[in-house]
Amino acid sequence: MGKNKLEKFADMAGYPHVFEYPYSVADNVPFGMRGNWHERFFKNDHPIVLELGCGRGEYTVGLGRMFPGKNFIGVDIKGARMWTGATESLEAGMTNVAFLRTNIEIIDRFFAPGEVSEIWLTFSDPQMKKATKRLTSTYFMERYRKFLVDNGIVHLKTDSNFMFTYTRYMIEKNGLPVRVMTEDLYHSGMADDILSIKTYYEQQWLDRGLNIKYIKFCLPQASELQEPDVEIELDEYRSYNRSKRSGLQTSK
Ligand SMILES: C[S@@+](CC[C@H](N)C(=O)[O-])C[C@H]1O[C@@H](n2cnc3c(N)ncnc32)[C@H](O)[C@@H]1O
Repeated sequence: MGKNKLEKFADMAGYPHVFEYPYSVADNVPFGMRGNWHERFFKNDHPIVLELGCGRGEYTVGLGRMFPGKNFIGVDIKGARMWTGATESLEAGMTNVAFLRTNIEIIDRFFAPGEVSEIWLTFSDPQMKKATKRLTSTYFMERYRKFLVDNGIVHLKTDSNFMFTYTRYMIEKNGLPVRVMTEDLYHSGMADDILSIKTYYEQQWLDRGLNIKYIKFCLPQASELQEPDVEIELDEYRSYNRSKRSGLQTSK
């Protein structure tokens, strides 16, 4: 039988590559790894890549396996989900993978300017009601710029037409350079080993017959970012009034 939530929390508390700093803790305890991830934790100078809203961490662990010359950190507030990737990477002896349990709203407290090279956003909640909660809004882009290298890469993989369309408007409004874009990844011929890693949520959306969309763009430091003022058709398969919960059965 699988472990229950409390057992998973107990495991996580003892894992050397898991850092747990939700709001309540982060306010009171200084985070010593900020600006020191390379030297103190990874013990190399390889690029650092974040997966924000990593859930079980399929991208963090999958990319970690594919790219031993890069470091990966999965970030999410839900510890019981993160446990899956944290346990897998620990048991596999991976030294280029870590997990940070915190609220993404305060993500800039954990990384120093220029410390991160790339960000993956995997099946982020579209937050159709409130742009300031949406992980591709200018509100979050401003936060990411505080620690991302100039022209750092942002990847968005999503089922959500709303999230994809919104992100395109945000990119267009701010003239951000787009490197790759597809509205139907698995019928585009672009689904290489990296883009074919499938997350827990992704698999469920695929089972429901949805197309997976993908955008890769750069985030320059210089210009002032402006929030797009557009109306976007809502995803009909999600409940607008309960947009925190998608139509999917949620896992803990
Ligand atoms: C829809 S799930 C996707 C999980 C995983 N990437 C996947 O594709 O299976 C979104 C995840 O983002 C996390 N999340 C959303 N907003 C967050 C925030 N502001 N801070 C921390 N985690 C957040 C949730 O806890 C959840 O695990």
